[in-house]
Amino acid sequence: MNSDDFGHVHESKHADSASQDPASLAALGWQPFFAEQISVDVLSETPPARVVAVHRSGLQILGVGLDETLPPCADVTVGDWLLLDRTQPRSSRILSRKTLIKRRAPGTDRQVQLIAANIDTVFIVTSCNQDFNLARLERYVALAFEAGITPVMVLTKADLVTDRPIWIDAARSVSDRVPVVALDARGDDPQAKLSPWCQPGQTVAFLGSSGVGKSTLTNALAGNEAIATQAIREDDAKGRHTTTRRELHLIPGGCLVLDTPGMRELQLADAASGIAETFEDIETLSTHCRFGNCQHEREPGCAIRAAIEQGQLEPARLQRWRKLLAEDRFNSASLAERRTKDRAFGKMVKRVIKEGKSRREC
Ligand SMILES: Nc1nc2c(ncn2[C@@H]2O[C@H](COP(=O)(O)OP(=O)(O)OP(=O)(O)O)[C@@H](O)[C@H]2O)c(=O)[nH]1
Ligand SMILES: [Zn+2]
Repeated sequence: MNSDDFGHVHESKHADSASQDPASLAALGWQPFFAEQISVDVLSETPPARVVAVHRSGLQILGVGLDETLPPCADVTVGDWLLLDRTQPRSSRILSRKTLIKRRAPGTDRQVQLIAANIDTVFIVTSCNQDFNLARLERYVALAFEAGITPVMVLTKADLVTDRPIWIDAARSVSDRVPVVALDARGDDPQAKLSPWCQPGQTVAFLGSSGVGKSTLTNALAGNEAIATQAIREDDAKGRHTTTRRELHLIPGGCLVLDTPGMRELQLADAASGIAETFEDIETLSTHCRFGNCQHEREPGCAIRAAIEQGQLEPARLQRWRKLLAEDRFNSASLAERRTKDRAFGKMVKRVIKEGKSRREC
């Protein structure tokens, strides 16, 4: 069991906030990216609503004058925008996502699960202590790039160290495209230092291990009104009580903070371009290798080995790049296998139906 199963659950603020400001889709994160997908007619017939919580029992949606619960649907995740079909809610259209985080479910069938949609910024949180781990930071940055989300590295507990610049430099070595912020999560630092990414209507999420200060940061953004108060308990399929917290907290006058446990156990799959973006230095070097299929082992004219010899590239970073690529390939390959199997199964089902041997209703 991890702390998500029975831990405190963040009380939802969204209902209150929406009733304070029912007119503002923008406050819920509506952006031109979504508006461009629909015409004005469609907008009045099927009003947009954001999925602000996903529970086993249903999806909670908020819009202008809308605060409803829809039946659960596997294709919809927290953060999604729906065009609500009032007569047939199940037929509500899901707007194209600006960003999407997905993962492969633990277990043997390893299906893809949607974790969260339409996050603008992910704060990759670690602390200036033994939690700090370059491989993990690189993986999270790759994941953010792959999902289309702006990553920002946040180093908490900076008040407890005297060598702050060293920690910052280490984090910067992950990617020069990712801002690094070092702070004390408990005081006024978060509001001041994270404000560029936490403007009203922006959706943010915190990613990081237990104890690094994610809740402290969330509460600081909310003006230290403790968001964590009330537990929501539901029965899972086996009748056990579990808590679910896949929610967007609307911070009054501020951004939306996503809180979901699924962000914890993220593995990379189908993330080749995110890895390439994160390891842009290595990718660029590799284009200068003499052989197009250089493995960067002992081939002559290898630009990566040359960079290592000249002290321009850390051998450990090359190792981590290889490891992440291997993880991604492993997971992506099994995904591809699964898709092939699914297609074969789909064809078989169609054939059976066509032959009139089986009739099923969806
Ligand atoms: N000195 C100091 N303490 C901090 C800082 N950030 C967090 N803490 C403390 O570290 C502990 C853990 O912080 P949390 O915010 O609960 O960590 P979390 O990441 O939400 O942990 P989980 O809920 O287990 O995922 C608390 O006692 C915080 O007060 C910081 O920047 N400086
Ligand atoms: Zn090479």
